[in-house]
Amino acid sequence: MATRHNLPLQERIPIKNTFQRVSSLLILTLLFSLLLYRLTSLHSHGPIWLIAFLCESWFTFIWVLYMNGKWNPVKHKTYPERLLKRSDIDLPAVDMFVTTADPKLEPPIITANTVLSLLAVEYPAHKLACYVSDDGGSPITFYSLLEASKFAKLWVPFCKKYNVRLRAPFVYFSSEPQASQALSQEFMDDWRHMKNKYEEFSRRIDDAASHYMDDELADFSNIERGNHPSLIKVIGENKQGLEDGIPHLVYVAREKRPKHPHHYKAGAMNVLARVSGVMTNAPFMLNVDCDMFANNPEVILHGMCLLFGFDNEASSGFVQAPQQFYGALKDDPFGNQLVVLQGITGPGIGGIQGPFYAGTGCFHRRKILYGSTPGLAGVSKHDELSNKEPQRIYGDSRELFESASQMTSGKIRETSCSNNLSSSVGVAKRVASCTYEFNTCWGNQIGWAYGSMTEDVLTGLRIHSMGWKSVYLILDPPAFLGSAPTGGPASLTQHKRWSTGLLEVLLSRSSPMVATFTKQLKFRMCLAYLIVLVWPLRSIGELCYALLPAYCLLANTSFMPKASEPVFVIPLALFLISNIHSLIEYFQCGLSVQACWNNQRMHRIFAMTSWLFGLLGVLLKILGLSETIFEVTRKDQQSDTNDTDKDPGRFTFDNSPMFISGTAVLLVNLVALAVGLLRLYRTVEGGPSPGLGEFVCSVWVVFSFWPFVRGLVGRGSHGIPWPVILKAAVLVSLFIQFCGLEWVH
Ligand SMILES: O=c1ccn([C@@H]2O[C@H](COP(=O)(O)OP(=O)(O)O[C@H]3O[C@H](CO)[C@@H](O)[C@H](O)[C@H]3O)[C@@H](O)[C@H]2O)c(=O)[nH]1
Ligand SMILES: [Mn+2]
Repeated sequence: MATRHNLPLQERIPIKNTFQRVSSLLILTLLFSLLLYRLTSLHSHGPIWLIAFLCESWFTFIWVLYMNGKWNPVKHKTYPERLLKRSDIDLPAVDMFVTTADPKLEPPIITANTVLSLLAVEYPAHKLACYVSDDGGSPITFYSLLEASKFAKLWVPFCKKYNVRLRAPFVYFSSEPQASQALSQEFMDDWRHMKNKYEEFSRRIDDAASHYMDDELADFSNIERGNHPSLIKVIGENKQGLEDGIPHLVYVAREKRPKHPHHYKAGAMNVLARVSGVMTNAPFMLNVDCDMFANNPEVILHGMCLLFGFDNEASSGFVQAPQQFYGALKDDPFGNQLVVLQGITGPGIGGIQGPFYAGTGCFHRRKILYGSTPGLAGVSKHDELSNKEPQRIYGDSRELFESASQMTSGKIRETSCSNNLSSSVGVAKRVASCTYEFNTCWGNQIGWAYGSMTEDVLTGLRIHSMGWKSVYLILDPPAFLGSAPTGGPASLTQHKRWSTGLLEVLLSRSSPMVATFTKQLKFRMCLAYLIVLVWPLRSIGELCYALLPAYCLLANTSFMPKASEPVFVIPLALFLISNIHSLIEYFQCGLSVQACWNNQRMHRIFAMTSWLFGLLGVLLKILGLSETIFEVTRKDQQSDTNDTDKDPGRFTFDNSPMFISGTAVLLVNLVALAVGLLRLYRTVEGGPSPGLGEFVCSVWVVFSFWPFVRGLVGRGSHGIPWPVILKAAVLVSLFIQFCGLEWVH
């Protein structure tokens, strides 16, 4: 029995979902009835019914994937106060990684705030080190971190003295202090002082361009973004190993050469793993994107509860916090806040083998990234790795493979960071060079995996395939908060990159379909992965189904049963019940009807634009015609967008070809509806002419593309550019030709 000092650090709580299960079974039954009806009446209808049947079979398959994913939701409650009382657990060291890539799209002040929030977390400072990877090799980013390191000397003690809850200063100072605190004169004086200091600090970063030529920045002069040696700078060092000091802060810009592939974020993460490996070598790593600040100061303690809270460490290979967003637009107009996906499907997958790795807000065990498989003593390694020379695995830095061997053999468990970072800068530069990985296992069997734009999903999948589980860390207040892209182009580009990456995973050697038979990936987990991995393929089904009603209205035929037939009730019930079902999920997550609708329509829009282009991108890559690239998402500080844009939730457009397909789908349905309505006045009896079903479906598509309807009449960035409309119109006229438009029989 647990003694008072040995109380469990976490509690697994199954979430009741009987209602969910019943209604999803009901929907499944309706889907099967529809399929049965199609099959039995296929002979009396043309190819249109066959297409409808194929689409609906596909939708049924997707539904089964979701049902599997949501069937056994669980959550974990964590008890950090118990962790602090445990005498048998010495808090381990944690290396914290931040990645940034482009000072224009990712303003350095945002990265600096994320870093400050991490330096100020509630955790012994001598056990923490923060490494920032700058793929932009930008002097302004570096300068901002220098300034952040100075500012941290004021900010960290202030946060700890007053137990500040929001430790990213830009959020903290965006509101006035709480009334209870405002009563204290001392606090108010400190607060004002701090606020002034923060304002000075951010002004200095704004003016940074003029500081280019400072001594400290000399190394950056003449730097070309994609062509420079590795730059590693120890910005802040906790030399005395003070528990209440400021954690180490290290700037890393890996070597970049135009001819060497750098593997985008995965490459950056591997460099961080190696650089930290030769500097502090903490057994745990926390990684966040540059915009994802620590919003809950106890986040590392909570994470540790899950890393140490199970009898067997195989139960928590990694600990992932959901991606949540600050200053998120009301009702999620761009459908990218992922609330329901993470709030309902996330805990569901948590009940199978654990959440996917989402690339940010995740605690990793270093040894797993070095290839350790779950074993009792944690000594076993990947079969393919166990008989390789360490140089062939980790590369030829003796310092690195010694530190890695110690890690994988479980011999040491570092509990505090080394105090002499500066002496290892030389070695660190070497392991950050672009040739270091040649003939090693980096990116393949060890480290962050190469070969996908969603390196996170691929890397997590490999970890699950090794037999590790993962745990979802859901905290209130949320563990981390980041910025969700706003505007049409940025949102669609992000989804295009994701769907490209997900298809790359599906088609890779590590595909879950293979791993479930050859490795330790559970079959139900394979199905769970498919929920996201088939996104790009879903574009085909969605596109066909959105064109079916238009085709029928134009070609004067039907793909739905007539409203007068009794079977009409099947699609009708499906339509109603599935919408109510998802509405209830949105309510359960505390969202509104409007948010539900916004997400539904964005789902249609993503499918027929981003996912479609993701699919095309991968096809072109397979054909060897082009490479997939990582397009970084623009991050804005909310206050900026509010000033310039009165209606930030309104969809914006640019000349991206992705808008052509979306516009074409909309135009086709608009034309089809017009034709269908006109024809109503000239109806000829008999024949399979379109009916209520086709009209409703077509109207539904138009509503789903409402942002595009507004785009047709909007101006500036709110309007769809003419070239896009013209190209879409060409596609539409081809489609109308194909339908063999019939006015009257
Ligand atoms: O060459 C690159 C490209 C990107 N990044 C960093 O990768 C992170 C994610 O990029 P972002 O543009 O914000 O993409 P998102 O779509 O918002 O990111 C999600 O999806 C990515 C995979 O596509 C994951 O890597 C991220 O962790 C996850 O938050 C950022 O910190 C970038 O600085 C690099 O370090 N090097
Ligand atoms: Mn991001």
